Amino acid sequence: MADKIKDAKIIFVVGGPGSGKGTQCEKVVAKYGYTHLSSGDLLRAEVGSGSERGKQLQAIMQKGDLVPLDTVLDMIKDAMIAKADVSKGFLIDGYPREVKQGEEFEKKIGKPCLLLYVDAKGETMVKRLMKRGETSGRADDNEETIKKRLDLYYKATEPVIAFYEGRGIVRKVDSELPVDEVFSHVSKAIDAL
Ligand SMILES: Nc1ncnc2c1ncn2[C@H]1C[C@H](O)[C@@H](COP(=O)(O)OP(=O)(O)OP(=O)(O)O)O1
Ligand SMILES: Nc1ncnc2c1ncn2[C@H]1C[C@H](O)[C@@H](COP(=O)(O)O)O1
Ligand SMILES: [Mg+2]
Repeated sequence: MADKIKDAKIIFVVGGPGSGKGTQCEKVVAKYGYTHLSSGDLLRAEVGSGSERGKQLQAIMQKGDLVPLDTVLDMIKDAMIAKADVSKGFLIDGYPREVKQGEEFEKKIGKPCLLLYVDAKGETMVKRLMKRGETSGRADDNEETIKKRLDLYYKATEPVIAFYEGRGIVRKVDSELPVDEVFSHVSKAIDAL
């Protein structure tokens, strides 16, 4: 089954919490027809199912911690296999969160051709998430958990960007700009593939 996805076009979308990853991915889907897989969305769907595993995940996510690597990687892999026959390419949003996740993904699935780095200032991300929290219903869009997520991003996820910079596949977009301007830079990065 994994053979079906080994030659797929894979883009990792990485950035801090609230930087605008999901917002840009939606626009890529509309323009390029890629398949958007957000690890956070996959995990929230499992929580929403009410399963025993979902309950354990909810407790972890509510604290702003990372869920175990195998859990999230298996979910992404299954979702990719399900779309393999129809997908023009995959946007893997919110993964890898740490270097080890990238290494395991490459062993079990394949190599990314691009890492899209959606960059915004810490204070901007906090403001956006507090605003989003007014309507999102996300249990982790609150001041305490946002701080934890941000700290973890700087500690665990920023090294991922350095790791892929070494391979020359990182394209950084300035997500302080208005959404459509950010997207014009995202489009350039994708058009260059
Ligand atoms: N360039 C932008 N300018 C202003 N607001 C933006 C911009 N991009 C996104 N937003 C808004 C939309 C949302 O309400 C909020 C967070 O964006 P979103 O795309 O959900 O971030 P994200 O997917 O990186 O966060 P998370 O990691 O928490 O899932 O900020
Ligand atoms: N790749 C991931 N590894 C571990 N945990 C993850 C991953 N993606 C999402 N999660 C958990 C932990 C996050 O705080 C929440 C929300 O993710 P988000 O990308 O902000 O929707 O889910
Ligand atoms: Mg998101």
